[in-house]
Amino acid sequence: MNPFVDLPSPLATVSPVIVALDFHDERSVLEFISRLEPGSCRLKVGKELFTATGPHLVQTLVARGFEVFLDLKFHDIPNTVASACKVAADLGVWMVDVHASGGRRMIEAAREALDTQSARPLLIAVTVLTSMDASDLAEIGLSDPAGQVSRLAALAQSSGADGVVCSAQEAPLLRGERGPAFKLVTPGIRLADSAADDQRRVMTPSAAIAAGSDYLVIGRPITRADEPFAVLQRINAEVAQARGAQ
Ligand SMILES: O=C(O)c1cc(=O)[nH]c(=O)n1[C@@H]1O[C@H](COP(=O)(O)O)[C@@H](O)[C@H]1O
Repeated sequence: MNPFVDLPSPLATVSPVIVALDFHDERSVLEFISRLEPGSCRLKVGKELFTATGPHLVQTLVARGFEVFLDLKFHDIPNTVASACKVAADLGVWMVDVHASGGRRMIEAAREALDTQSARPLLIAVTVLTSMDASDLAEIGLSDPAGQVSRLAALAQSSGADGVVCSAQEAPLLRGERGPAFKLVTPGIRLADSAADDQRRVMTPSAAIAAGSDYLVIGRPITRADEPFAVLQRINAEVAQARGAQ
């Protein structure tokens, strides 16, 4: 039995916010999470933190009751990605991701490897990075973001992914095309008054929920705020209100 996928979605009871722990040392993370309740958000460990601290910290976060998205965006030959996903699942994480552009056989191999696990993490495929706009895509020979996101999401779903990472701007399109159960994980979330930084396809938390996002990945607007926990609280209140209005 798969505790993450077969049980009722925790979305009804906990925040859709996934805080991106883009720190480079364990001390900052432990300090940060010491002020967090697992119900107030999920946590994302990405390339910076994982490279600096390794799997031990991931296990610590899991042991403290947090649902952890291990965001290493695997993109390699099918055998390598499948093996990496299996090792990630052994850490007890809630979600892992691969690049959808790795193709059908890579995503299928990842899903098959995860299906052998007693507690299978959600498998999410990254479509087009939220830091990219139409001009970035044109330079690598691709057309508009929405069209590319739509194609990659269809490929991801038919290859066994549980959902995709996309911008909230594409959420209404994908919700219509991929149905209600397909998870839409949306970074590029910015408060009305926060800087876009390197993000290009952005949206506010409440607009993202209204657009159909399941999970909001938020890093700097929370972690670099003067009062991160007040900002998280404000976002949680805002998204609860947006959900209530749906
Ligand atoms: O896979 C991701 O999480 C991801 C995909 C994407 O398209 N865009 C994106 O920003 N992310 C991640 O989401 C986080 C966004 O952080 P902030 O821009 O600081 O809110 C970072 O950790 C990124 O690595």
